[in-house]
Amino acid sequence: MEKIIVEKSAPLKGKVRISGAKNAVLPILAASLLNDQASVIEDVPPLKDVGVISEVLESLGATVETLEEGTLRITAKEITSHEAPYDLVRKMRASFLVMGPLLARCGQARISMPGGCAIGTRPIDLHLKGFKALGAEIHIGHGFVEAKAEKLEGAKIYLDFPSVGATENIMMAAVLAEGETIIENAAEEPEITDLANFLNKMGCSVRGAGTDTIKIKGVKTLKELTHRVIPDRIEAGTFMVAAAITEGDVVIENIITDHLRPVIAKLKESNAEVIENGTTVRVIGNKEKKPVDIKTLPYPGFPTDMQSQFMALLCAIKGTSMVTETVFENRFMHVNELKRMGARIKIEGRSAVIEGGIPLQGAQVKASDLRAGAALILAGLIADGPTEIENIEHIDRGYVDIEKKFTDLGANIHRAYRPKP
Ligand SMILES: CC(=O)N[C@H]1[C@@H](OP(=O)(O)OP(=O)(O)OC[C@H]2O[C@@H](n3ccc(=O)[nH]c3=O)[C@H](O)[C@@H]2O)O[C@H](CO)[C@@H](O)[C@@H]1O
Ligand SMILES: C=C(OP(=O)(O)O)C(=O)O
Repeated sequence: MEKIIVEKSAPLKGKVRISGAKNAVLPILAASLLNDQASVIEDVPPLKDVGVISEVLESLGATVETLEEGTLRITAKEITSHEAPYDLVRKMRASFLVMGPLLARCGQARISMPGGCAIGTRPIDLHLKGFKALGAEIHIGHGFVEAKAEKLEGAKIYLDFPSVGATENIMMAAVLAEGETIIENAAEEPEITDLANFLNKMGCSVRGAGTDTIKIKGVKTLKELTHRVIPDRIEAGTFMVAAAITEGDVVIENIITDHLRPVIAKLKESNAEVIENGTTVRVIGNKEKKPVDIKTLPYPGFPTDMQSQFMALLCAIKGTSMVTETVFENRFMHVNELKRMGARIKIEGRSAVIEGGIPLQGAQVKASDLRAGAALILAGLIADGPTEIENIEHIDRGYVDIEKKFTDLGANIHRAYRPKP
């Protein structure tokens, strides 16, 4: 079994290039199932999750070819199966995103129920509410969700919560439906806009992505396209926090600064210097840091996927900070691991109160999800003695070449095998 070992490091210095966004490429790959022509996707990050969704696409009849490093061509000339099995869906919840495209293209889909994970129960009721409104019949049984529709028709769908996955799945189901679909209280995340741009290049008609009302007009034919995935704002944010926590000076390249507004604002509030320059941002950490309060919210609020990394930073800041998680009901699994490293954190309902400034100590810890894993790496960079992180398969789901990117900035980090007991 592999683990990542991090040791106290000098202030990080240098440049790091951000990869294509995991949360943008996964729905885009799912959407390529809609198209009987080729979809060429550039800046695809070589992540475990991309491998899983590629397997799902192939199991449904699509061909997935690597044209050059980072460029995939997906051709779904024919869909030969409409079932996504448990083995693939349990590896990655985002596999459920093939339901919308399958329903649109074949009028039926049978997908294993995704189930919960370390950050929450993660129901799919809003996805199903949308499919039903478009005319699908839904049956749940034997661990599968089955959807069938003779014909999908446009509808007005109000989402009780601006769910990212539900917005994406419903958008993809609606693009070939008859008439107009309006999604109200839609998620506004940049990954939704990227998916809409991809769909529009394919010949779909999606308007309003990036706002809370998305309008989709059904079309009949689609075409070949090429699309470049947006940069990963969460990977970027992770390296920005790395610069701040180590009091370093790091230039983060290939980003869209507008996608990072809440992260930039909170870093500045903590007294880090943040200099924006086109598609790069430079973060200079400061010795005198200030505590900050954070509340996660749907975009454009502070992203839940940056919550644990920020908590690692707050552990290093003298004074009391508070983190409130409102998006997922159970996203504090990293707290106990940070406490094993000496952090003083108290959970009170949906909030964590951090008494920062107490020196951290390296320890054996476990990554419960990918961002929790990233937070433990960040904490390890300033802790005394080695931090050994287990369950790093979570980290590999969402970070490209993480040790190499950190090592290039001067961090003391490496991957090792843990001998079986
Ligand atoms: C692959 C991907 O893009 N993952 C991201 C996506 O996950 P995902 O799309 O799963 O997140 P959602 O926005 O759907 O979930 C947000 C909240 O809505 C709830 N909910 C969701 C759907 C539903 O049908 N019913 C329901 O109650 C969830 O349990 C959760 O509490 O957005 C999250 C929120 O920004 C991010 O943390 C994830 O990194
Ligand atoms: C929670 C995340 O991803 P997923 O929805 O794929 O579990 C994440 O990227 O932090």
